[in-house]
Amino acid sequence: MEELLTGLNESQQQAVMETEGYIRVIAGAGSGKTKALTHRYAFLVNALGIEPSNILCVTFTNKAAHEMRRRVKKLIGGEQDTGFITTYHGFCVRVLREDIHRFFYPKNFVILDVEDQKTLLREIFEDLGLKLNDKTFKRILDKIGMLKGNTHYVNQMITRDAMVPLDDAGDLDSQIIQLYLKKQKRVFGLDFDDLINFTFVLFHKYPKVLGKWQDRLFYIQGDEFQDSNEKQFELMRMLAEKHHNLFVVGDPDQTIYEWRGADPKYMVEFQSFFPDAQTIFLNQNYRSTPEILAVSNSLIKHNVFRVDKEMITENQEGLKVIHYHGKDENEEAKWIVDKIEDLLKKKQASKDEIAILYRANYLSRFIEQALIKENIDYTIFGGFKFFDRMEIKDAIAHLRMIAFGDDLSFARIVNVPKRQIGKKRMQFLRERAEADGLTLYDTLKKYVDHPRLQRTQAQQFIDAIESLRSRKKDNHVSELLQDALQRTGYEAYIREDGDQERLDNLTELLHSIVQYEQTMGEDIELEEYLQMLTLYTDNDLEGKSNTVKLMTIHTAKGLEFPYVFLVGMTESVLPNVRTLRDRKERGLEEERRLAYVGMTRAEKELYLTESEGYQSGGVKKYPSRFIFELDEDAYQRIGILDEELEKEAKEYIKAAYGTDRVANEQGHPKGTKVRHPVFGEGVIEEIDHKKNTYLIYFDNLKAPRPISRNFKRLEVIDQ
Ligand SMILES: Nc1ncnc2c1ncn2[C@@H]1O[C@H](COP(=O)(O)OP(=O)(O)OP(=O)(O)O)[C@@H](O)[C@H]1O
Repeated sequence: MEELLTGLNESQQQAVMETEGYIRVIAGAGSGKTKALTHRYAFLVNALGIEPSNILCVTFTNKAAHEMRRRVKKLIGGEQDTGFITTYHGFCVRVLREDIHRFFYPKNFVILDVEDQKTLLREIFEDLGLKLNDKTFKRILDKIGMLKGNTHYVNQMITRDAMVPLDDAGDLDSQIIQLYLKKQKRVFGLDFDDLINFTFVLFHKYPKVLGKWQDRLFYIQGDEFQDSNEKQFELMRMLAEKHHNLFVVGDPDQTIYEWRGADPKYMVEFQSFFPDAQTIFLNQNYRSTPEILAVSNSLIKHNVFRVDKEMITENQEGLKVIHYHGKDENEEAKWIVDKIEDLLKKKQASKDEIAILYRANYLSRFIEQALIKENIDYTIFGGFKFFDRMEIKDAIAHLRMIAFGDDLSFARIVNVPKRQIGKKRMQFLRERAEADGLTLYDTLKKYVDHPRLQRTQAQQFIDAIESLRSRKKDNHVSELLQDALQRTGYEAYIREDGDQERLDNLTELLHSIVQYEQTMGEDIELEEYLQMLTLYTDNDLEGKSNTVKLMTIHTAKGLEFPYVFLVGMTESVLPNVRTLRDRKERGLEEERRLAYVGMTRAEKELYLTESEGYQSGGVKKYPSRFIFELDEDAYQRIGILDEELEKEAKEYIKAAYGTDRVANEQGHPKGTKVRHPVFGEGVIEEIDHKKNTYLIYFDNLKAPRPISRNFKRLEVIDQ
């Protein structure tokens, strides 16, 4: 038992030894929450003699569950069964395997992933004589997701008889969804939403089944609890209702998945769900220098909806955090690369110890180009290199078609978007090209009226390419690309697909060409540009192990690196302008948490960088508001940010989604007595942060009224 506690600090020890009741551990960044969680599990087994089959420990990803099991086994011995260290879905599968027969499903039901869902939908579309493209697929999947947002539909699926449609007079989409549910039932397939929904319904319909699990699970632990959504929380709550031992660990300051349903309130307001709950704070950080912590703390303090905690560390002092401000993107990239070379040479750092983080994937482009130029090996974590991304390769293939008309580019884009030139017609073109000694494109031109090419859009494709070729001499490369993407319908095709990231990447490519044209100072030829580009596209780094890591902040969550560059810290990039527009104050707080997660990945040195210039839409670039929010004494600025620009930036920020407005919207706490000009006096009962409203009980009204938090004429009588 002793050995389970040695090496842990006092709060970690407390978290390990407090085994009874409802306990929430607010564990800050780098405070060793995984250590606390695994040691607690081992403590229950080794010191208290609890069987692992009586302990449920849930995580969000299979990877996290696997890592947790590995670490626990090291502490308790390999032969013990740790099957209840699992994901939410994994747990539901266990429950359903035992009792799903009550719903007339076999124990060995099938779990459907997205690919399986697509296969089922494709069959339905074929049966109905309809075409399934990516956009329709997404739309139907979204609608299915919406239907499965609650559990009503489950009743329809678990009857012994054939399914009775929910409503048979629906539109085409509803009919497709009904057919999908039927098919699902026929193959006894459950998707991820079903797993949790079926479990809920099972527990509600058969309290005995719930009771069985409640009896079994004496101790329940939840990791990364700040990312729980309503159903996950509810499941944990239900399971803990008998023994009342629920232990959750998380960091509300690291919630970055609110946009997909996570709600930090389950962590922040834990006490209101379980009034006897205890709270333990793990606020000693083992990862970062005091300088890095000071800067990160000074940022996250600006969030209102949080549990206040200040991280401390006993780690040795290090270098001051640096904010680099460049005059343009090239200067920013150059500075980063120079710094990296310094770290590699002067500090003998290895490339593996360096991470470059950014808010959105498209931002990798300017860094990648600078790294390639300086021959620094890098890897993109959890994604593709910029010039390897599908849409970028397609776009460049358009340019190559204009310049060279080569077969590779032709084959890549002739049927994207669909022009009815599929495998068979391509085969025909290949044979003819071989026989006539022509390129595929010239073959297409020659045989465009051939019966084999009828009912295709070959002529439109040729017209587009020819018209672009004729303008090649008089147009900039950037104009040619823009026209090409429009005339060939490629941009519309990507837009229709609805993948914002792909659109952002295309815009970034255009933006980079415009910049290249500007820096070259003279008109560059298309061929010249394409030649320059091969420098970036022919780069083969596969299989290299010691590389600088590039990734989005989302991907970096949970990881740590000695040297971290958080780049592209431009207002409207971080915080992201779309998030601010859609989710206002909540969105702003989530973006701030993202910046915080990024900063707290750093162990020894942290660099925040951004630069002047223009964004792709022609919008002037300003430093992120998060830079201005940092404690000025806590970092050092390199590069000159002139006063005028700073003033402009602050005005821009105010207008965009200003700090003033956010301050206003902090509004009044629950319980405040207010006077409304029409409804009279009342009390704020609830605050709905998502809808940005107060729920107010007015003395003169029977039912409560939602009133906007922005409503200026609400007068406070008493707090
Ligand atoms: N008591 C301790 N003494 C020394 N080192 C510790 C202690 N607890 C944790 N650590 C170390 O601190 C680092 C951070 O721990 P860990 O990754 O578990 O943090 P975390 O809370 O999950 O962080 P984050 O939420 O920011 O990802 C690890 O390198 C871990 O080994």
